[in-house]
Amino acid sequence: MTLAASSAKGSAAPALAIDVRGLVVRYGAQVALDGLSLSVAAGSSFALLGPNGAGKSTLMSVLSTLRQADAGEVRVAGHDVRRAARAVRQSIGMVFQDPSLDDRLSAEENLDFHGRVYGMSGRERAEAIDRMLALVELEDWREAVVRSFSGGMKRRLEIARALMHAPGILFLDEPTVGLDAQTRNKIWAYLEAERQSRGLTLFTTTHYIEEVAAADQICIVDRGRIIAEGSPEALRRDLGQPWLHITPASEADYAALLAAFPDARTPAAGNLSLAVTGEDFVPDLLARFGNRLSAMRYEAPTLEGVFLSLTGRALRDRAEGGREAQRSAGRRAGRR
Ligand SMILES: Nc1ncnc2c1ncn2[C@@H]1O[C@H](COP(=O)(O)OP(=O)(O)OP(=O)(O)O)[C@@H](O)[C@H]1O
Repeated sequence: MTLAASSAKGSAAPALAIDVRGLVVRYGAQVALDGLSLSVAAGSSFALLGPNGAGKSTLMSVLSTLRQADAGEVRVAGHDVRRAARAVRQSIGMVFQDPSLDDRLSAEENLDFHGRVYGMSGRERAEAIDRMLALVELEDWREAVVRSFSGGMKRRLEIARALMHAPGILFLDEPTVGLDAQTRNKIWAYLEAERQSRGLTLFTTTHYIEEVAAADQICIVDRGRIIAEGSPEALRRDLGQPWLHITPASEADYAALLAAFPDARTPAAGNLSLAVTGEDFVPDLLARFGNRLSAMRYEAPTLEGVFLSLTGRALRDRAEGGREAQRSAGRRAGRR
């Protein structure tokens, strides 16, 4: 497998599934990716975040050979995306935002067709179909026409299809948007099983915080540049803001605290939220105002808070926004 390419040089660092250096992509005068560099360790789970228009889809399309870079070096599974596009395509699987199954065909026929496109022999296809339908728990639906599937079943089948040719890297563009929590959990369990059993690398865009938090590595992009990257713990620790939510004991205490902390937020009547600015903040507050508080709650830094402070937008804006609403409307219409 070509993932060995970087370790073959004798480096002690883990092999890289994806290595991007100085990537520039323009649409006319519009710069979509502005010298972006990132790397993804083989076998890891990587989450790409960013507000609308940040450049996520553009990056995905370069990594999957669908679009050419204007400048920069991009290696996927050890292959240069420009010089070895075919080898890259063989090494990756894609789960797109919008459904791309043929819903007139059965589950099995959809998988078989994909296997043929990837040049798999009849025997390889038969084995892979069995394994994949078992992975996503659709064995009993093997011969059912996809049109009869729920949204969650279709998504599971799309994942099975993307994994048919045993790619080393799976790109997932908002794979669980619009699905209920139980189906989202199932899908992540299948993906994790593949990662654990054969070192599949997961490269995901998502707006669900619990999916972001489960990644090994997070990269936040905005306006075509990386604005933060690291493990969930590191981002929370280095960029997160802890808060102290307090309820002053009386109106006079409220006024005194607001005077002492003029930057305090006032989330609800009678309550104040204070940004914790250092290790001494809470002890100092208690020493000065401890007897003037009736309640106090400490809120540890969150990834949502990190994303909001870096981009000025909430991570969930998009997941609960237009595109999802459109999809649910479409699903509702489809059920009638
Ligand atoms: N075909 C295109 N022609 C012109 N500009 C484009 C085109 N596709 C994307 N852009 C611009 O490039 C920038 C990056 O867009 P891209 O779709 O990659 O962002 P994104 O992070 O995937 O956004 P979203 O979350 O909305 O899908 C945006 O400013 C966008 O307007």
